[in-house]
Amino acid sequence: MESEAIQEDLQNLDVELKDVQGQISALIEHQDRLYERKSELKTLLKALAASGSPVASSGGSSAIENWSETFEWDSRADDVRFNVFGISKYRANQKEIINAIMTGRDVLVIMAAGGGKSLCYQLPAMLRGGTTLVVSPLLSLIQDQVMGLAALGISAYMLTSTSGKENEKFVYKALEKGEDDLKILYVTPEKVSKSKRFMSKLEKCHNAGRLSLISIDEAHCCSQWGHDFRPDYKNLSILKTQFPKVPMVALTATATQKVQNDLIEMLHIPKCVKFVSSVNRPNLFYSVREKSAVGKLVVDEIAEFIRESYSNNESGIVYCFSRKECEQIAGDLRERGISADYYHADMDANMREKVHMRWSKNKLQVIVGTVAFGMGINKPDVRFVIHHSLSKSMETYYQESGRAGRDGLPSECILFFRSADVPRQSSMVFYEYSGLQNLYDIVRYCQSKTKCRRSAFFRHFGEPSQDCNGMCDNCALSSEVKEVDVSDLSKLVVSMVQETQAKDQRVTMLQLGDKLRNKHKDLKRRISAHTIFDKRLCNNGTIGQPIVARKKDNQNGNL
Ligand SMILES: Nc1ncnc2c1ncn2[C@@H]1O[C@H](COP(=O)(O)OP(=O)(O)OP(=O)(O)O)[C@@H](O)[C@H]1O
Repeated sequence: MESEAIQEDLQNLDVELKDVQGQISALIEHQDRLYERKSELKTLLKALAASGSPVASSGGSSAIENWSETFEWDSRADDVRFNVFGISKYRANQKEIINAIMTGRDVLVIMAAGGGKSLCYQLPAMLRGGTTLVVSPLLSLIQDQVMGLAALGISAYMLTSTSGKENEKFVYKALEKGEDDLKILYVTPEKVSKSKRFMSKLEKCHNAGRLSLISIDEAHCCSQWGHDFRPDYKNLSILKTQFPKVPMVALTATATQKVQNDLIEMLHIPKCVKFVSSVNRPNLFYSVREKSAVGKLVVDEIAEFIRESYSNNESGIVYCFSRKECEQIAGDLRERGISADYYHADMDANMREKVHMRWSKNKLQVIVGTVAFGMGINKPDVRFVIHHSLSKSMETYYQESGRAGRDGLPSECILFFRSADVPRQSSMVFYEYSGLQNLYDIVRYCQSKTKCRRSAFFRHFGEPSQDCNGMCDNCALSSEVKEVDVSDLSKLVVSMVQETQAKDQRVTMLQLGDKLRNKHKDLKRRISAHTIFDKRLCNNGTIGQPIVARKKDNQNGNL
């Protein structure tokens, strides 16, 4: 055989081997997904078998137990609700959750932001006597809660890394001796996992029959599948192991089925009653805007939106990808007459606190933050949340945008999307569990020009769809979508990528675009026929999106 022919054979074999390798990777990925699903179903089956009843879902308790019926503590509960908390009537699921806790059951609560989760454990804490332990992830959250409860005349304390000696002494004595009134004690998860002294005092409190309830706030932090995993939350299983008879309530605003299963397993509460409220936030208007490649134009658009829609200093948040971007955009907004300041993890705690306080007291209209501006934001009247860049997942976006409108009044969530932002995020999430899969979910959300934005959340959280009532851009504005066949162009791109790979070269999206244009003159002719495609290919490096023309250009929808 001639050497040329051998070379050719070798090359062909290489191509075939690469193809086989591709198929193997795809199969392994598929196998992983099947294993994952299998373990999800097994956990669910275990939980069902253990509770002996179907798991309660949207709006209620299990089929057998009726948590809405009359209980002996009803009138006492009504009295405390009204006279201590000043709340005239329960919101959806609150009464049922309180009843389940009062009967001594472990409970898992999934209730949207602003739904009223705190009352669900604070009211039983008042009714049950003894001390309720609350584990909460953030100092600021704990401080807010303790201050709020103190204002209501409830004896609430906290033990955190910042607690003074006197406070610590009081709490330990109250736990050990039970002489002083200690109704609700807030701690960070580190206290449980790292302080032997604290755990020994808690044990004494329990042995004296005074530990009446354990509440795990922001419980999604237990799960690596959740969006805010905290390693110390993993060790909270010790609470159920040491105090198996004390009821535990775990609360979170969001948890997919996978996260719920994980929580139940990690906190050792297989027989818990589950209350899952809808993720729907009917007062939020969701929209996605095309983000210009010119940074200045994006800020112009944001500033104009704020000026026109919220001229009375109504509060808002602008989320950015990086710290540098936060500082830049806060400055740009100020230049355009908007009262804005930045917030990110690189600032010292005092500075962050100052900015947060100014914003909370309406002395600053807009906080421009990274994801560090997250849990612990309790401001109820945030009227708009703007994402200058896309979030890393649907769950993160739901949480971040959900900081708008906790008071139930109409509010807006706008995401500025351009394909060029995707690679920035993908390099960040690459090593996270299902990181890329999660990212592509939100990219699909952004790219959709016709599907209801709200229904994307329902799908993501495995909930039946509900009416959007025109509260998203795709439902409110009729779009005319023109489908364009880009198969030939796609094939061209794939062959270019394969060629690059075969030669073991590295190219950026932008270089690939240039290469394509140079190599295939014909492509240019087609590209110029599709200007939008051209713009995306050149500026953003992504290909093949449908070209869309809006009939009506009212980006603010009907709010
Ligand atoms: N039944 C009720 N009626 C009126 N207001 C209520 C009721 N229950 C709770 N609230 C109020 O709703 C607001 C939000 O409650 P809470 O802070 O408990 O929400 P949450 O579910 O913990 O939200 P997040 O997940 O965002 O922290 C609070 O101001 C609270 O006082």
